[in-house]
Amino acid sequence: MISPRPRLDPAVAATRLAVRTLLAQALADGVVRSGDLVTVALSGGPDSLALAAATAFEAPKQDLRAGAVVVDHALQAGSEAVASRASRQAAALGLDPVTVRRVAVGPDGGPEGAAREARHAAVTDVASATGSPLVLFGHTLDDQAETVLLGLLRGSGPDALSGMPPLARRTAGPAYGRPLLGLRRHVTRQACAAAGLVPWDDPQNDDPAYARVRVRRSLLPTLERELGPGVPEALARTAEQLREDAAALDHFAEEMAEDLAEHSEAGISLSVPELLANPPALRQRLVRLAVESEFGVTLSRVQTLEVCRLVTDWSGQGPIDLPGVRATREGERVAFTAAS
Ligand SMILES: Nc1ncnc2c1ncn2[C@@H]1O[C@H](COP(=O)(O)OP(=O)(O)OP(=O)(O)O)[C@@H](O)[C@H]1O
Repeated sequence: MISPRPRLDPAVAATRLAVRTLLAQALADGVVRSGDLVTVALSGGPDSLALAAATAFEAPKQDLRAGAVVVDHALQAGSEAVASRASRQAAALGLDPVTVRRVAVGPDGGPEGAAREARHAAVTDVASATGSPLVLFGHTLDDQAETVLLGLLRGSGPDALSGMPPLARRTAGPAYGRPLLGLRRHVTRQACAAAGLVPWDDPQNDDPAYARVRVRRSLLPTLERELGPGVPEALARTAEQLREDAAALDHFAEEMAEDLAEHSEAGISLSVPELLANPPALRQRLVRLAVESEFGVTLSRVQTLEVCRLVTDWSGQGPIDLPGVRATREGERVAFTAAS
């Protein structure tokens, strides 16, 4: 007698489907090709551990290889043991190669920001060294909702409120994929439990010194209690809509910049009448784009608006000194030159 096939745990099925969908998308977009290595960024936490298990299962089905990178930030006692445990779990899942990279975290941007920067540099480095064109991260819908809510509360613009894209090519290094953005965090925990995987619980994820932890532990649950369920999903939908709109505006600005901008030995300049003829959202993007493409400097909103006043509120005012760049009104153009 043939015994019935055991039913696949719904959380395991959901994580596998999410990874399958993203890998198919990456193949269709030419981000990866048959035989390529996909690298999971593994912290050992429930999200990336569930991601590692699902990727180990799904990648070979799409003729891809799966490896992992574990970053040891060396910020907490015992971090080495945490990293080596995660790497053993990855190897046991069949991921190959598995690399542990220890990093030195710099002082910039607070411990959270500095750790993230060092982590991304290490992950990119390992992926490049192993020829992997795609790195997968375990961010979930809850992470997306927290990012959007924090952005709203800080008065951020559409770029920050767009949250994290599921698949992003980058100007240099591997593309970043986030297959689990449509799943709630409890699903990854359940997927680990069903697969017999014991995740590591990062004590920093419970430290109320971090604004993100307060949003996770207190603000979002309060909003759901007061307003009803579905708040994280609603925030994630907002991010998706903003991402579409912001991508369209970026696209138009890039196309227009080619006609509007004039390059000279001293730098780059933009036509005032053309800037005036465009709505503020495009005008500001054109200014930011010109400065970023020419000098590699990203202007804040305040700085961008200050430059835009040379266009909209011109009364003979002097040049504006920005970090590394000077903006000057010259007749019917705004010129950007390197700061002396
Ligand atoms: N030390 C690390 N090494 C490699 N990748 C990491 C590390 N820390 C985080 N990541 C990656 O970045 C993603 C988001 O990081 P975040 O700090 O939000 O996750 P976490 O809570 O530490 O762990 P997880 O998301 O795996 O449960 C992780 O899902 C993982 O893919």
